Amino acid sequence: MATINFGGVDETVATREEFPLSKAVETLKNDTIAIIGYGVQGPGQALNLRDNGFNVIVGQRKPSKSFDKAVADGWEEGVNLFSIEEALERGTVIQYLLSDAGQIDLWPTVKKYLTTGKTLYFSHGFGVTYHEQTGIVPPKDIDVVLVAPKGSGTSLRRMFVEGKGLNSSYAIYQDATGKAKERVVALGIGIGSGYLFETTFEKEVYSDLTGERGVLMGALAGVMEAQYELLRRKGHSPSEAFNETVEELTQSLIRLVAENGMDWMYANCSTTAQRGALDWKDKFKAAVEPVYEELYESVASGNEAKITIEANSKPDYREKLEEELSVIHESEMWKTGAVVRQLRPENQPVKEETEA
Ligand SMILES: NC(=O)c1ccc[n+]([C@@H]2O[C@H](COP(=O)([O-])OP(=O)(O)OC[C@H]3O[C@@H](n4cnc5c(N)ncnc54)[C@H](O)[C@@H]3O)[C@@H](O)[C@H]2O)c1
Ligand SMILES: CC(C)(O)[C@@H](O)C(=O)O
Ligand SMILES: [Mg+2]
Ligand SMILES: [Mg+2]
Repeated sequence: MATINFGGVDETVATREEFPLSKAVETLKNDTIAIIGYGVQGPGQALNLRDNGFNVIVGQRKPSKSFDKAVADGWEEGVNLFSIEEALERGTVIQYLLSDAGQIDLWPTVKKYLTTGKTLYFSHGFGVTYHEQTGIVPPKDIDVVLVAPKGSGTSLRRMFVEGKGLNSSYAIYQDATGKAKERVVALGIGIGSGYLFETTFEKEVYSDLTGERGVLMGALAGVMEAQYELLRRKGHSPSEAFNETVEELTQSLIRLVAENGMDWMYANCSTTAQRGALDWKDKFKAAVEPVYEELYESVASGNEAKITIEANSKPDYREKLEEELSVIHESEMWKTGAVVRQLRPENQPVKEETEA
């Protein structure tokens, strides 16, 4: 583990330098890692672990789209792709990667296979932290750990293939074997994480639910809609409103933030933009602070968990989510976005130049 100073605060983190992949593979050389669920995180983590040289099997119910995807990704039924029960039986590390609501349904089955010394692994603190609502209470004689990639499973895989790594947090809820720390870090390195920072199950779920409801997804979509609709009401064209709200952010400014921080992005804009953005930043911050307080309270009280579990346990939850996403997809703003993306030069068909 390395001690690194983050903006004045020392943190103990795991990096690939002091915990190389060879050490991770050695740590888990006698284990069979069973990936239960092949939705979004399942494929990313399973494929990265497999390509990194670990013994991996997948457990996925059949028939299902996820099962077909597993086959398409090269997993072979009866070789390294099994029913959930069989994968649970064979696995010594159980990576429980069903949807958070799905984990509640399947818990009575999973519990039967958690024999002494096995490792139960989550990618979210949800099930264990909100155990009063989920009923997920692991037996005492197993290790219970978490590695939560800070991004989509799709990005986890894409970045791995590109030779990059998405950062993850890790936590230990129970250390029955005395080896949980080494094992969880090995798993975190194995799935292709960049660096790993330490957390607890509760802190992970509180920050994760806040982040995705906040700036990463909910606030992002809300602020974009508000600005786009304002510009349209004031008579600006869809092209102008979309470019000024989304395209410029994703194609230019956020890339500069990713490269070298917020002040670097500011420094690469006009002094006019810098003056105005510095003034308005604090107004926006003040406007959303009470919303953030309300959000965190709703997370910490278990209210967000209750809403999520209720909604996602309904038999038609997928259809309902798809309906809500299609409202966004069909809105003028995002239909404009589709055309704008098509018009990016790299998406234009290459035309043969004809001689005059
Ligand atoms: N989606 C992400 O990129 C992401 C990022 C970080 C953490 N996580 C966490 O990782 C875990 C997995 O999330 P996900 O988004 O990959 O899940 P998901 O919603 O994609 O579902 C995963 C699988 O669960 C199966 N499933 C759902 N309900 C089931 C049931 N009742 N019985 C059997 N199988 C069932 C589905 O077939 C699917 O293959 C969750 O704890 C989530 O919070 C997800
Ligand atoms: C990818 C996210 C938003 O970070 C994850 O937390 C999720 O729930 O999908
Ligand atoms: Mg999340
Ligand atoms: Mg997250």
